[in-house]
Amino acid sequence: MSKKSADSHTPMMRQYFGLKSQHPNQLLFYRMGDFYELFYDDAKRAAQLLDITLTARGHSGGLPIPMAGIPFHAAENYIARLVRMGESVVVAEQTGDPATSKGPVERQIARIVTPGTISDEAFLEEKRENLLLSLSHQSRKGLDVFGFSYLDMASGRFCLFEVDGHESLSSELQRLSPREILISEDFPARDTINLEKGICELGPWHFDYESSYRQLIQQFNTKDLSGFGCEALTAAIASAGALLQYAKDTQRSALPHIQSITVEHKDDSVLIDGATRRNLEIDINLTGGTSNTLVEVLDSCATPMGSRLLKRWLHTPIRDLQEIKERQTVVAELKEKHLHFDFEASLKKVGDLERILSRVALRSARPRDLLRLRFALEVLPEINSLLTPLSAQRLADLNQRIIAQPELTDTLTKALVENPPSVVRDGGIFAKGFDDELDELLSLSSNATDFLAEMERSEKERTGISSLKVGFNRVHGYYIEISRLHSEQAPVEYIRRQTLKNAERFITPELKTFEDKALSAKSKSLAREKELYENLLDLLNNSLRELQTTSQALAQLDVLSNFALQADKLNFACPELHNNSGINIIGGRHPVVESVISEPFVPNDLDLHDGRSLLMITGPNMGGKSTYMRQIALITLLAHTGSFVPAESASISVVDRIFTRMGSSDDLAGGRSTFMVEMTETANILNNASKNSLVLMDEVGRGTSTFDGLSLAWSAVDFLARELQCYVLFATHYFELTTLADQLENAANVHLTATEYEDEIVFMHKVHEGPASQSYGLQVAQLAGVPRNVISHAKLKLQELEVTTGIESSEKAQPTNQTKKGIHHPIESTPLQTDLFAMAEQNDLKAQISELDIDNMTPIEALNALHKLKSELN
Ligand SMILES: Nc1ncnc2c1ncn2[C@@H]1O[C@H](COP(=O)(O)OP(=O)(O)OP(=O)(O)O)[C@@H](O)[C@H]1O
Repeated sequence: MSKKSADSHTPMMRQYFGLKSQHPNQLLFYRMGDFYELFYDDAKRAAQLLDITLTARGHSGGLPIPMAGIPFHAAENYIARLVRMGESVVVAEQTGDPATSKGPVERQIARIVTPGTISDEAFLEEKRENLLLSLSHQSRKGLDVFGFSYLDMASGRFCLFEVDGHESLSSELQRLSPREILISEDFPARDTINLEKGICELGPWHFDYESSYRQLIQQFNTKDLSGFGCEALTAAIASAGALLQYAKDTQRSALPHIQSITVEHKDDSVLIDGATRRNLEIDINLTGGTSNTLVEVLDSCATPMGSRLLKRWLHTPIRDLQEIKERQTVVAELKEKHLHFDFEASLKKVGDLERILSRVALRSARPRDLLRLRFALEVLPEINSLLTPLSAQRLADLNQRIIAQPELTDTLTKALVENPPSVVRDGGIFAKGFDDELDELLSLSSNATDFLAEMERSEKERTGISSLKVGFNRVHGYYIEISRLHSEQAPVEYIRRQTLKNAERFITPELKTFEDKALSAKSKSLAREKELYENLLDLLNNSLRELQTTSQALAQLDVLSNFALQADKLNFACPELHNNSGINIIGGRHPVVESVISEPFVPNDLDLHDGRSLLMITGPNMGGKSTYMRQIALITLLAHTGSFVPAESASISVVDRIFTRMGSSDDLAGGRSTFMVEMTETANILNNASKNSLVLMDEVGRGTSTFDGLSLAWSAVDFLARELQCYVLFATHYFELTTLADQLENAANVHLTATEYEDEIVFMHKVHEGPASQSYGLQVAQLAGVPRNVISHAKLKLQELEVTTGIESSEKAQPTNQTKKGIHHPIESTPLQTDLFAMAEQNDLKAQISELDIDNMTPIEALNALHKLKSELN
């Protein structure tokens, strides 16, 4: 603001502008007595977002000041709503004394609340991690390298990694689903970030490598970063420094709970791209909700931190056989001994230890957090003794990391009252007997009446004056009152304080001492409670590292125990994972479909190996093709988390990636049509799949004309089977593609069946070898309620098409009996294909048939016309 324009504003508004200029992009809550007020654009935005009244507060600089106000006691609620909408809020409190201030009361920024840095329970979703992500970019050898670092403020989990290319950037963004993203103003891939709110652009210098490196070693108190294995990740380090500084700025404190940084190695996990993550409906369904997802079916964790870890595991399946084996051994033992019930009961008492500890570290823990911490600590010995006799090595390791804290538990038990208040400010936190000084202060204020009555009795007795009274008056404080008649008998140590018409009032040294104590007892007791509370936080922070280790181990135990519970409840089996080739599943089921349908789920097998790595799946609409493919992907994914799987048995080769190309969706915002999305996803698969990838493709090519679509599907299958040789399940309604199985050594046909019973179609949902013989498209349309006359018309059209094209429709396509040939140009060499592609040349025949006026033809004319057409065919 220029000097001239600054001068035109009131002193208060000048103060406001001073604070606002430090936080131009955040909503400034400016404390005015019992209200927080927002001005100018902030007021307009808040009024719109919160549906509160936009008004004006006087004038400044010659113009009315737009203003929206919020009562201070309701502020938390409003802030929580704004943060959920992706807004950031800065709170400026009055720090000066209004009575003594000349000009506006002094105000300072007291806190900054941003979507990615919150730790307060009221703002957080219990079962979702709240991540702050920082992104940086480097060009290396012509490649776009993206540095990622992310922090869960509410747990202190801090990770970094790097990826190449925009596809991986987008996939990782989808996996992490951060609440807030920090980027440099010159970040080149801003458009790839699909987050409407919560993107914070910082000056490029925040991402400077050298200063970021210094930030990190300062945080971890180390000489360098070699111990964390991230020295080479220069882009990620640059992003991590920016993140750490931002996090510190918002908390306005150190971050002692961030004790280390973990490098995520992409080679350690099964990669899942964004589209696949969506299609598999891991925790979000295709319509954006959370119902009917894998997480909804599988999450019965006893603690919120377990639920969050489970989500992480499902989003990051691992490839380390040893680790998978160790997890499986735990699940097996807990399931076999039915111990998951015991662990569930104990863990329920632990609650969200992870988040409580972070608030302890940030010194924002509330008294009730400490009570819950006490409950959590109390249950640790019980968990230790449940674990001790068990044999799985991982359980022994976890047991060692779950460190009971008898002294801390004892201190908390002695310290806290049974039902502490929600905030420290009002006191009433500490139990009687914990601190003598506090007890005395509290008894002084609460026992004043007893003390005064006792003094009155004893003074009466001592002086023999029956009219003596001990009382209190706001102006003069405590006094001993003696009627005028007896006032001369007052002892010498009585000091006259006030003379009334009928009485004299005195004070004694003893009463003065009491007065001093009683009057300040309340504020002193509050100050003492605050001091004791801070001491308690110090004490807990001294053990922070051990407590964090404990909470991490408990979260793991919770997830593994949950796996055992699900395996037991949902009849899952332990899969065998290996590094040989092949995926073999007996009696596999779709865990989510199984849980929602009322009729029994039909289990299906799968047999994929080197000589049979690609399956063409055909069958009627609604037959169960998608369900079958998805269940294979989910079983494979679950197997890589250490969970048991919904199958009778499964033997699964470790895969490096899972790809899916399923369903159809526009990306209108991104300017891509359904077909464009389909082809982009197909291109991603064909460019990135390896021999160890699992690829699911559903009806590729259907988004365009039959010829184009079929040609594309055809050559994609050919490429997948011949060049990539990965595990492929390819569902299609193009029956022409089933002939590929005869030509490709490693491809086979399977189909799902249906039968017609009394004019009704019945889906068997059973997978059989060979291609389907019928598609039942019209029957399914009828089932869906397409009007009868439309169906009858369609039947006529179908017959007409069969006649005009000279090929049988897929309604009753027959399997071919060609032998495998390994032909390199399948389109040219396949009879059915040739027939279809020849259709174009026969279009004139079709036109001739359409022109025939059958209703007005004699049978002889019709026969002649047919004869003519037939001769043209030859
Ligand atoms: N194995 C099964 N056991 C029981 N019900 C099943 C099974 N598989 C599928 N279903 C039921 O059939 C419905 C349709 O299945 P799905 O969507 O997999 O068919 P589809 O063959 O992919 O159909 P379309 O070709 O029209 O996409 C499912 O929603 C489910 O209710």
